Amino acid sequence: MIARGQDPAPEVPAAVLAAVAVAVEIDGAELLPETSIALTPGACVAVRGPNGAGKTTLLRVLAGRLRPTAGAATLFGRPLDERDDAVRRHVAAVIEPPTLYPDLTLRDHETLITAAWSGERRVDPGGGATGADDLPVWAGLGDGALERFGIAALAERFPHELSSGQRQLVSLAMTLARPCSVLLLDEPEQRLDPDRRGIVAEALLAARAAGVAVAFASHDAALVARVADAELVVGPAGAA
Ligand SMILES: Nc1ncnc2c1ncn2[C@@H]1O[C@H](COP(=O)(O)OP(=O)(O)OP(=O)(O)O)[C@@H](O)[C@H]1O
Repeated sequence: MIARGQDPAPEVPAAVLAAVAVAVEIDGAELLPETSIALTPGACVAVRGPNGAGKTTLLRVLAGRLRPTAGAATLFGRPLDERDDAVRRHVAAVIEPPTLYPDLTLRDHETLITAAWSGERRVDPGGGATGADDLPVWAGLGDGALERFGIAALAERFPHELSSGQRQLVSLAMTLARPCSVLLLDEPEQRLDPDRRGIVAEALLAARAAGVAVAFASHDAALVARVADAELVVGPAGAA
């Protein structure tokens, strides 16, 4: 029988990065209860949950930095492994405390990042699916990163000459300076005032608009409402 008048099923974009029933347990302690997540191009998932729920642990699994003790994570359909060049090229993350070079100014940091990734930069940033062997979907902010994060006036300073909030802005700016297809951030709002949180929101929306799949853990409901289009609550059943 031929169905009449039916619209074709909407096309569901393939996940760039996915984790199915991942869980992490160390020496009998549960760091992450069973959790599943799929990140698609241009979408943004906010990872929510109380302190200690497992948000950072999930992001570490998604970045390939921590092997789950159950379940599996994949990047472009292949098992996620930090040693895989596709992870290095496509996944940008700020999860651990930022590592900045003590003897380099902020401008030096920006120059270094831009030079390191110049071979990966697309001429036509944005849009479209990619595969593990393709260039990242987004060129990143490049040498406009300091400006975009409102810290160009600090360009000649060294990391020890910054406040903790300014250091947070630098680490976010440097991560968004590089090309990527996936962006993973752990509480990007940390130590930032409301205006600076707005700058972060704009930068994440720009990445999304270019086709980057974004996931970030956050305790900031306003940031989540502005940037994310889905929420994933991690933690024991019933925690929120
Ligand atoms: N190395 C470790 N060994 C044992 N337990 C750990 C270890 N690291 C973290 N944990 C525990 O794992 C759980 C999840 O930690 P995680 O940092 O992922 O939580 P979170 O949701 O990011 O918390 P927060 O909102 O406070 O940042 C916590 O209960 C924590 O105490």
